[in-house]
Amino acid sequence: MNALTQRYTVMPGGALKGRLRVPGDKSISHRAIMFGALAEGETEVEGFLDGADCLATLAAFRALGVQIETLGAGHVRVHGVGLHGLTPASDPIDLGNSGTAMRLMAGVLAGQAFASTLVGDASLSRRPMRRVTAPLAQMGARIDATPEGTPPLRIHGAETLRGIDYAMPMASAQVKSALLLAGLYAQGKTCVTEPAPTRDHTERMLAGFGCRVARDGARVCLNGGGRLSGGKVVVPADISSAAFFLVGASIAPGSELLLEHVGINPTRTGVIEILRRMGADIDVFEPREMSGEPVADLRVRYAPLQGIDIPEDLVPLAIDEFPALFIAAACAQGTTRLTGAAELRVKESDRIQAMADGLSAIGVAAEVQSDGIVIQGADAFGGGVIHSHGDHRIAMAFAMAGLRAEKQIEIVDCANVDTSFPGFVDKASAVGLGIGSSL
Ligand SMILES: O=C(O)C1=C[C@@H](OP(=O)(O)O)[C@@H](O)[C@H](O)C1
Ligand SMILES: C=C(OP(=O)(O)O)C(=O)O
Repeated sequence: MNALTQRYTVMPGGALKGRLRVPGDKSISHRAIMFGALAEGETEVEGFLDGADCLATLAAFRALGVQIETLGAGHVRVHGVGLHGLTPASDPIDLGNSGTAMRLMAGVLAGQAFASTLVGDASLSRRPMRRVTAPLAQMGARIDATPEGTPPLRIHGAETLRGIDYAMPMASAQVKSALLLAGLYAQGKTCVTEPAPTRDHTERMLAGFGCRVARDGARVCLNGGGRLSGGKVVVPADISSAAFFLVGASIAPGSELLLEHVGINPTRTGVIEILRRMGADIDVFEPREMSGEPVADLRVRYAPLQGIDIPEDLVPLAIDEFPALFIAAACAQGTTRLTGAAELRVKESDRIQAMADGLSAIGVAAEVQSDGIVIQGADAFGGGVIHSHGDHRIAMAFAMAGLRAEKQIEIVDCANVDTSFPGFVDKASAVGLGIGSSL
């Protein structure tokens, strides 16, 4: 399939109704493969995200000598090789579009006795890697990148790593996780302090695999030289994928949707908090815990939204949900202001610019700022052609805008939706979105 030509056509209007289980959490699925591979014994993963990003991680570990069986949709069994059982890959490891895969694997591979090369697609090849290579170098790793600090990464391996006590300059779960993974191979203690809370799936899953991770406020530490033991991981539905439907149902009059089995880890629920502050009607039912992660069913009904100033402390807790939230802001009464979100500029696309361009294309006023955006809610807006810049979340966000548009919205360059949400068009159509895809 030609990635650039896959396009969505979204009919104006409609409402979202019924119930829906979105695919498995992408962050947790990556980690289940990685930790399962590095553990002793078998790890069975249910609810695994069969999307391109996590399949790249799965293929990477196969290339590193790990046997991974695919047992059915969302169901894999990883035969762990232990922390020291990986073998060199014969070719460069291609991590496709996935920042998480590249940054976490850099941490794992820095601790190996052999060299590895990590490559990615055009988008990943533009993303900053110094945020992991610099602290890994402080631990003793040798990693080469381009002069701009972007992939490919050549990880020399065969170094003795030592634990460091690192204060992260940005709130990044990927950096924290890369350093903790390298810390498993380091002499002594590795500690990471985060400037604001970020998703803690690594800490939770390491604990589930028997590795003691100590948290003291914003600082999380582990000791090198331990071992991981495999087990079962049940992956919840991804709140970042559910977010499109939380927004879609909130903006489309007549909507009522039940989103099943969604991960509601408090380091991920910023989207619910922000939407509720805007006036959204979201209820959380049957909270429960699965594999160390909180899970619940979410019911969302249409409600008129108001623009707000988004509190900066909620930014890392909703970092991937801003494309969807900007569509909510476009449909809200009044102005929504986001600040403290410069990280959005270094995702799969520059999400501030890409969203502002798309919003202006459909007639919504958006003012770009260095670390955020100001969006004027519109009573009505038209349709138009949107460029997703190959960014899955931009594509899905504008698909939801169709629910309130007065004309058809065309979105080009949508193939990467498959990185996080395979089956998006079918699932969205089944609950009432007038969406079709073509090449
Ligand atoms: O650790 C993770 O699984 C992720 C962390 C976040 O990235 P940063 O660490 O760059 O904020 C997020 O945007 C990404 O989608 C997944
Ligand atoms: C930023 C994202 O992913 P990654 O960094 O893994 O490419 C995302 O899925 O929104």
